Amino acid sequence: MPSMAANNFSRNTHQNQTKGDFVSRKQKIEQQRKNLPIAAVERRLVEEVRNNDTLIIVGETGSGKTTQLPQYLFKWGFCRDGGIIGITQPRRVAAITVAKRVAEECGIPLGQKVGYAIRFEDVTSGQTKIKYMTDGLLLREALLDPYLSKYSVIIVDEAHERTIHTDVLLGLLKNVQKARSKSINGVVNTDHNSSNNGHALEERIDNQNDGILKSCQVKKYNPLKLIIMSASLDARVFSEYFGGAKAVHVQGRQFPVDIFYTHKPETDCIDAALITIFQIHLEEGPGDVLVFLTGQEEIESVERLIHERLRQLPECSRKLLTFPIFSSLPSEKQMRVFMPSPAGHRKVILATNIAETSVTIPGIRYVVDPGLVKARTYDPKMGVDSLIIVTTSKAQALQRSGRAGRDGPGKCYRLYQESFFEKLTDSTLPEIKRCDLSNVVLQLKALGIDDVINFDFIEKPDRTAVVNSLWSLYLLGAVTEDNKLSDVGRQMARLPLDPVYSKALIVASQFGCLKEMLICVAMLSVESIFYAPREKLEESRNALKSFASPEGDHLTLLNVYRAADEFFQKNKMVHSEEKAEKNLRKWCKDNYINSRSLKHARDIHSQIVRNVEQMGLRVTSCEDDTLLLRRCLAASFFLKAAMKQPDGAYRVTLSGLIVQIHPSSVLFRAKPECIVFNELVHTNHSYVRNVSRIDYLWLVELAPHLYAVQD
Ligand SMILES: Nc1ncnc2c1ncn2[C@@H]1O[C@H](COP(=O)(O)OP(=O)(O)OP(=O)(O)O)[C@@H](O)[C@H]1O
Repeated sequence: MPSMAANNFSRNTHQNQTKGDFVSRKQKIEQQRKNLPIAAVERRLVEEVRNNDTLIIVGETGSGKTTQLPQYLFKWGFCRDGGIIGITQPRRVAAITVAKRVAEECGIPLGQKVGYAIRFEDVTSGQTKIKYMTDGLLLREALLDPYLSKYSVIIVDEAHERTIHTDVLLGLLKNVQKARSKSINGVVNTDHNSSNNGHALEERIDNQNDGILKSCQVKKYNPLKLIIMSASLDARVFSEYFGGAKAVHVQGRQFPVDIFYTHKPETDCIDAALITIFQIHLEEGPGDVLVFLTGQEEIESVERLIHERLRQLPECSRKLLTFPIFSSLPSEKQMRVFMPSPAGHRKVILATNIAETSVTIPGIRYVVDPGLVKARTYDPKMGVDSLIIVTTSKAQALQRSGRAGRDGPGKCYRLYQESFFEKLTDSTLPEIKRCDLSNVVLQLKALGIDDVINFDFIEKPDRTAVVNSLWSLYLLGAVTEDNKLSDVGRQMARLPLDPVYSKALIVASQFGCLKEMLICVAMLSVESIFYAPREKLEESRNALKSFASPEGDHLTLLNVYRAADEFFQKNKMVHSEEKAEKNLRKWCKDNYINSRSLKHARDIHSQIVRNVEQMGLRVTSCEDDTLLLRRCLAASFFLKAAMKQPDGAYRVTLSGLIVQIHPSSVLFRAKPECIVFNELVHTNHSYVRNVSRIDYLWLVELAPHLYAVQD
């Protein structure tokens, strides 16, 4: 049996490091950087960027695109005019971890030259020149600054993922490029591939307020350099979209990854994954294992089964540690996967597709890929979000195997046959084809793009989906009858929230319960506040009871937030802020509350309080008037109401769909006559989540354009 030698992890933090450690780590990083395949073509890439306003870069996973290219561009003067290099990522975890790594490579604290920004969290400063961010965040920035004037270069990374934000962003960036070219040349430059050395436009600004003609003030718009990047990208589609933009391929990868397929189809993926994990553990050399699973439930059962099987092994073979990572897992637990495991132990990371692109988890040598993923699909006619398990695309399979081979040669075990791989689709169906579009439509309208149906999307969304989004925006009062953005719609677009939640805040300010609605909306905007591990289901349910409100989940969430806040404020009176935060995390743990989600909700809360104050809305409280708050919920969420049927199921008023209240709701057993809800998901049944009890007559009174008294 091979010895379980210590794997070669290196800590990301500088804590407890001596000066010697620091120097040797810096040298090691320098060496790693030099060895990356992209390092050999640094000059050429920089030249290509200089010569082409739009460039498509395709390079193998781990070749160094995400971490190195921004540093090269900085080094070769692309920030010289004061511009910033922005790099978008589809996932928050990637934006954060890559920014940390690049700051470390530069030997500077995060937030200075290198930073990141994601919704509700901004770790950048006036000095930041290399900014990693989510694609959604850049879209919001465009609302405030349509020229994206502070960026000299924008890199859209992992474009193959085709998130809804990436797709909209590409269309928008195309317009920004045109507008910036126009500002320089005085004409629209439609040739996106043309080089433009950009004699910056000198623009005279008349300061009309104080009547002084400041003729010496100049404003410069340089051309926007746009780079579309991915490991697995159909370069042709992107090139055509950008008027024949040049595509370059970065050859080679740092370390090889051998791919293995099964000889016959696997019927039980979990069992096949388990067998493979133990084969690796018992027969292969050192290195950690990354296993892709479909969700929390599957991860938890695989984790349990691993531990059961480990108990049957001799003591010396039990040095296998499991680490789950999925999006609703508390962040301190998520970050544990990036830490080195104790010497002599092998780590098995059980992950959803959160770990599929851009992230480097040091030490991973083996990837186990059953070839499945839980994907969100949206039925625009019914307004139903479904989570279904589907096979991955070839692009996803390549990304998954690319998580190995990043700090040594790797192996990827695909739990299906090679012939099956050949039949997989090249890339995943773009999200724009399978998502609710209300938010995007509202944002495009706020950006002045009125004719959303004819917007220059890289791939057009379904017409029905656009029409339905326009219809719900109309019902919410965000667009007028002739499809123009209304004043309310303009206010809604200023808030970084789903349109219904933005509307809820505006309605609540009129009802006099904005203070409470801000909390509800902040809590509804995060994933799973309650943490219910399978092995402690009973305890977690009991903990929930102490917060539960008979009126529904919204008031329950309000109770949790208030209890946490009271606990925190009391602690802060006697302890430092840091200690109070620590105690709050412990309180969360004791109460089966996901502390990361709660923290996230508290951050969102602070930000949206600032937003509504800037908008001039009155933040008043209804105190304990829960009736008023529930009436406000009805007035806000009337698009999602349902009536109880004789058999105890519910009929959604607008679509006629039959649904059940989700077992996680406090109203699961109470089954009131009429409800409003926020989420409709389809797993094995159609379920509604985040539910509150209302009176049907309130709908008639508060949303008369949709509801009438029933016979
Ligand atoms: N957090 C990290 N810790 C240790 N090494 C890292 C880290 N991030 C990156 N690296 C190293 O830098 C290499 C290049 O990573 P980078 O993310 O730039 O590659 P990439 O070409 O963008 O690949 P992908 O598209 O798969 O993200 C990795 O293979 C790894 O060796």
